[in-house]
Amino acid sequence: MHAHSSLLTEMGIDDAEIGHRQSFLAFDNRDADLLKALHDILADYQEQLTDVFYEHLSRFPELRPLLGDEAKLAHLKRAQAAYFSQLTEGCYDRAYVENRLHVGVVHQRVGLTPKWYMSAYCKYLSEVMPLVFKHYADDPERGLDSCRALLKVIFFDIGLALDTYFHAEHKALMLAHSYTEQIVSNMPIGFIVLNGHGKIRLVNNAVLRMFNLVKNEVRLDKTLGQYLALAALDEKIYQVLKSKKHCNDFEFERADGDTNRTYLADISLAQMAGDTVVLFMVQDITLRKQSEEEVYRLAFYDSLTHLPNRRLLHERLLQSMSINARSGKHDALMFLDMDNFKTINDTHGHDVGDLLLQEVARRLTRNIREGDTVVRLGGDEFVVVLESLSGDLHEAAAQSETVAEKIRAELSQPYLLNAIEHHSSPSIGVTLFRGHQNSLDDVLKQADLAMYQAKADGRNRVCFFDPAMQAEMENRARLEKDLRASIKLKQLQLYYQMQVDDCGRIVGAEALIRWQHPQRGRVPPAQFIPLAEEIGMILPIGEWVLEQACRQLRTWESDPVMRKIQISVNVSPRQLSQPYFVEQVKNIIEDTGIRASYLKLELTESFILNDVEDAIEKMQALRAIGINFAMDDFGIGYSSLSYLKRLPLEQLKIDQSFVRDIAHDKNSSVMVRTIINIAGNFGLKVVAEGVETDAQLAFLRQYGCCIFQGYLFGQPMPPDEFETACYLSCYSGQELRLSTQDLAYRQGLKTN
Ligand SMILES: Nc1nc2c(ncn2[C@@H]2O[C@H](COP(=O)(O)O[C@H]3[C@@H](O)[C@H](n4cnc5c(=O)[nH]c(N)nc54)O[C@@H]3COP(=O)(O)O)[C@@H](O)[C@H]2O)c(=O)[nH]1
Repeated sequence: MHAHSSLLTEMGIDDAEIGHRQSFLAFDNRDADLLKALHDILADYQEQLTDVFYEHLSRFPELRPLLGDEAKLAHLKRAQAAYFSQLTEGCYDRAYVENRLHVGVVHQRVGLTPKWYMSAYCKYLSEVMPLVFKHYADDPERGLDSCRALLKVIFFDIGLALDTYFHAEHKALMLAHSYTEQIVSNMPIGFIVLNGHGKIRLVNNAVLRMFNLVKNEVRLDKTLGQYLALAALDEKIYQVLKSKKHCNDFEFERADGDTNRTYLADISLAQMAGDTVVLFMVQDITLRKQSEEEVYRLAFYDSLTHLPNRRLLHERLLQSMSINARSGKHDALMFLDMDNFKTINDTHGHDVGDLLLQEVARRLTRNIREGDTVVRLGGDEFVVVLESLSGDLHEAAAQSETVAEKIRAELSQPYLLNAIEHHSSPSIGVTLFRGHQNSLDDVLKQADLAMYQAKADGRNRVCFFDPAMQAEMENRARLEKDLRASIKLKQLQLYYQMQVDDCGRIVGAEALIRWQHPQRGRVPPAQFIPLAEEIGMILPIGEWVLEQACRQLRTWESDPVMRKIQISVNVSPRQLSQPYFVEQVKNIIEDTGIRASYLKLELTESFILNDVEDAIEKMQALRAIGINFAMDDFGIGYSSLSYLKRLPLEQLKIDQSFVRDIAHDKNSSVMVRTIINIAGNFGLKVVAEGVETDAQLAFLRQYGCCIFQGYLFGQPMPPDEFETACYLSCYSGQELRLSTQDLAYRQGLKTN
């Protein structure tokens, strides 16, 4: 009941309104009395009336489902009989009205429409009226008045029923409206409705937030462009209105304080109450744009220098190749590498190295024209692409050389990095290209090759690509491939070059690698060892050499002559700088079971200088198990007496370049004498390598050198030949000058 009271309130029906309605119908107490009188008369017919009424309803197929099964029909009939009965109860107060409204609400809910109401009342009247007239046959006046009273109450009911329907419909509409309004106002996307002239009719909250507008200030007589001070918006809206074409990708920007924000709009047309309206939906895509830009930046730019990266270079090169294919002009690609960049990283740390790279990027960018491109490939490698040079090859070469020289000079100026003055320079390789004559990779490779040439020519220079250079690099690539396969294919051999003492006795041997290739023949170590160093192959090769030498020592251990021989093995700087080097050597010694004191490792000064402390630590660890060390090529590096004192060395090796010139170059002879003196002062043995003549030998002997290595005694030779030489030396007891006959003699000893 309470719900219907609130319905009464909602519909504005109070006692006064009930009174009004009844007085409009001229319904008075006499009518109520007449109806009361009818109530008794009709009481006997109620059941019959209800049956007739439902029989009538059941003829309409659309109503049949509402009548339900027998039980439901019986319930409906009882309710209907009560309803009809109330019509003539004579009390039409607030309770009556509430009851009618309740019936109306139920009917509206089950889907009974007002037309059904009309027919129901009509049926009722057409059944009741004859009964009334029949009853008042002798008082037709009273019969007519009774019918009038019945009509009045029925119209009163109809009015209430219709109002219930209207109210429910209105409420539903209002609900839908507020629902839509709430959705529109609160949707996260900006929604604007404009009329056919582009004037604002509605904006939602998202729009207000998006453009910092205040709701009251949005006047409906302006266009969106006027509001947002963006004429382009009105132009676009006008275009859509004119073309009637939906636009779903209109992007525009608007300043918001110091930042520019980006928006994406969807503009479409709709018809509303016969008018064309513009539906303008808009989103702030600034963050999306920023993340897209960030993704693009990460993908195409280098994070340290903010220069384009390799990927973007590829795109730009493809573009410029297409452009210069049409224009006939040349472009140049420069490949730059900072000389000795590793040194700055090693000496001052990576942070300072990074500062250098950033400064290089700045200097490069300063020195090119708009339209040219500077790229950081990675590490200390940069690329510069110069576009639209002359169509004439020579002129283009001259133009690019000028720029390259300018860049070289600029990058060679001192750098101030964290208050550290640093000097560096670039090596620059340049190649010219036009159209698609060469592939992109070729162009890059050519410039790279030219850059390597610039390095090989002494660094800090500009070098142009030359096809001969390419041939050389291709050879190198093939050599690299073959070298990588050499261990597996058992193409490497270890030769031994004797070291003899003052009395001509063989006291040791230097193990020297030989590469016998089926097609290339004997490849000299000077050709492949530097390559192996560069490509890291020196690590497996070095390990192989150590293993071979140790196995050889093990074999010789059981031979009374050979067991006295100490083997020197060259160890490359890269090998020694591996953290696992000590472990590796120890393992090999353990596996082969050799006497460690018969293994001597020859190191070069450059290795020691790389990291003196690390070198000392490793050498001491190996010295502790008996391994000896010799300093190779002594005198040609940065020989420093201070570290010489700290290294656990056994021997210094005088470089063959000094020995070679000993007899006729004063500096060399002074150098040799100095090294011998230093060795004496430090308690080190000294060996002279590259001894080829008696004069050299005599000189060395004169100044106190007592171990020699060189062709004068013997070339590097395979193990069996070396064994022969050792036997000869041992049995003849003579100074060694091995000849082919000597070797044949040894061979004879073996066969006899
Ligand atoms: N890391 C490794 N380096 C190695 C290994 N084997 C060799 N090498 C290095 O390769 C360079 C060239 O070596 P090679 O062609 O074997 O030359 C050596 C001798 O044959 C040569 N020599 C010796 N005596 C004379 C002579 O009287 N005259 C003359 N012209 N040359 C002579 O000197 C080279 C030995 O030099 P060094 O090692 O400095 O004692 C060379 O740098 C080798 O070191 C290896 O296994 N690992």
